[in-house]
Amino acid sequence: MLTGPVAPAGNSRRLHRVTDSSSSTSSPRRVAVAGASGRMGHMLIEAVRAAEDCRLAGALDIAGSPAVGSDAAAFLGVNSGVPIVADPREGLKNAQVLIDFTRPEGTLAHLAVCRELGVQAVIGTTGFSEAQKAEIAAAAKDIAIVMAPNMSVGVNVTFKLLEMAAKALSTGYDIEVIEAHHRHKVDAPSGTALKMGEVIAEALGRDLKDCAVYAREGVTGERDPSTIGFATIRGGDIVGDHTVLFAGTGERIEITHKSASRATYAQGSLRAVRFLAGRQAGLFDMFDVLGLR
Ligand SMILES: NC(=O)C1=CN([C@@H]2O[C@H](COP(=O)(O)OP(=O)(O)OC[C@H]3O[C@@H](n4cnc5c(N)ncnc54)[C@H](OP(=O)(O)O)[C@@H]3O)[C@@H](O)[C@H]2O)C=CC1
Ligand SMILES: O=C(O)C1=N[C@H](C(=O)O)C[C@H](O)C1
Repeated sequence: MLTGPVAPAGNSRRLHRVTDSSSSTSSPRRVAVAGASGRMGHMLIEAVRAAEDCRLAGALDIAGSPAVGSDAAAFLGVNSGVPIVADPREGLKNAQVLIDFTRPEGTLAHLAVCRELGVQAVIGTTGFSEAQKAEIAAAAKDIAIVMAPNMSVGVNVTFKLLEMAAKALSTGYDIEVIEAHHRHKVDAPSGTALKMGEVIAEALGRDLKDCAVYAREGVTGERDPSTIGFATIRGGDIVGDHTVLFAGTGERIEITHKSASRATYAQGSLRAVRFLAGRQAGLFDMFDVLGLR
């Protein structure tokens, strides 16, 4: 949910003032990556290094991580000259924008320093509480932020398909969101599944908080037709699968997205980095970046 205090409606979200001449399109954007030794951190470092219009300018990892002190591109067998550091001020001092795929508490700690230093942020982390989302919205009063639970183009187009399907199937169809991820994922349901639920609930004029069912066990009684159910699967190396089932009488519609590689999230993050160039403040999401709003 990106509609916090700074994101009330329409164009008021889009604060386009250009204040940083170093963010012109001609010089590469200086990008720092948090969670540098994580699954997404590696993907992002590789993608930033491969992009002609970006330059790796910092790498962060949590204090105590064995990666701290090593070169950010060592996993590629390359010496990038960018060390992984634990101190956010050190890691962000040369950066114009931070890409953060870590954990909610890490992202918020990094964001406080971004705000202090005027560094923009692309946030892919999921699992934020409502209070934590409000903190991000507050930071967006001072810096420009793109935050999305899924940076892939396909998933964001899927959100649009779901909006249309939910409106067309608003009565007589039971709605269930089913997601599957790798065994290492720590939050459930996935941020993407929750966003799918929010998109559908909004299209139906409902509030997900009032109609979500996250677990069923024992004698549950019959299904309440106004609910949106969630089912979570965790196993192996599944990158990320999401299906929304609209189950009617005599037919079922399933809208599915499957990720086969994390590269799609990294490429989406770079699109967000480019989108942010020249923006002073505001909270944006991938609909803004991809022109899907
Ligand atoms: N928006 C999107 O498109 C996507 C979002 N995600 C989300 O990104 C996040 C990261 O996913 P993934 O890369 O698979 O996870 P990993 O666990 O592989 O990586 C997380 C990284 O963050 C570090 N970290 C953990 N806690 C903190 C902290 N408190 N402060 C700073 N750094 C910390 C980890 O260090 P250590 O290993 O030492 O703990 C690790 O380097 C998750 O929330 C996931 O849901 C993932 C893919 C796509
Ligand atoms: O943790 C992951 O891996 C993923 N997390 C995101 C989420 O929670 O939706 C996006 C993607 O599904 C992969």
